[in-house]
This record gives sequence, C-alpha cells and structure tokens, in this order.
Amino acid sequence: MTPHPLSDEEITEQLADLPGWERHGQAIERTFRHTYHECVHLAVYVAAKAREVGHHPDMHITWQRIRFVITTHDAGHRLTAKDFDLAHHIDAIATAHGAEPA
Ligand SMILES: C[C@H](O)[C@H](O)[C@H]1CNC2=NC(N)=NC(=O)C2=N1
Repeated sequence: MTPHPLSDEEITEQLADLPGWERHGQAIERTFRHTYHECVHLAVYVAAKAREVGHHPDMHITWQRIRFVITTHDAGHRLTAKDFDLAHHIDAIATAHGAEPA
C-alpha cells in the first residue's frame, strides 16, 4: 500500500511534535553531535530499526556529526507519516545513546 503524501498543514502539525527536526522541501532532517565512533554505532542501531519498520533514512556521518534525512521514496519522494514515525524512533535511539543536538 503506497503511503499517501501529507499536506503542508499535516507536515507542520507533525513537525511540531519533533523539536530539532527541520523540513527541507519534501524531506525532514536532523543532525546530532557525538564522537565519530559513537555516530557510527548510532547508525547501526538506526539501521536495525529501519529494517524493523521497513523505512530507511539517509545517514551522513562526518566528524562528530550524524545527519538523518528522511523522505518516502514509494510516494515519489514526498513526506508521509512513515517519515515522521521514523524520526520519533531516531530521536529515541539517539537520546538513549547520549547523542546531543548539534
Ligand atoms: C519494500 C520496502 O519495504 C520498501 O521499498 C521501503 C523500504 N524503505 C523505504 N525507506 C524510505 N525512506 N522510503 C520508502 O519508500 C521505503 N520503502
């Protein structure tokens, strides 16, 4: 079942519950700060959750930063509820592993 793209109003509503996440067109992004090694660990934990939920973020790791970028490919690279659900999971995992807001 193809998830349906959200309206601008729905996107704004969803973002209100996700402090630290920003909208960039039809994607949402957040950057955390941690040691390089811990950022790599965080990526592994997020990858496990992504496999579990069937929804995958882009992950960009640089020194002491990891940036997550999420959009729904199956909906033509539009924002859907799956993106926001995954963002909540990422926040929980990042916080549990001591990542700081960048
Ligand atoms: C079959 C598989 O679950 C789908 O292709 C999933 C995989 N992970 C995904 N991740 C993201 N970000 N968008 C998708 O549309 C998507 N589709």
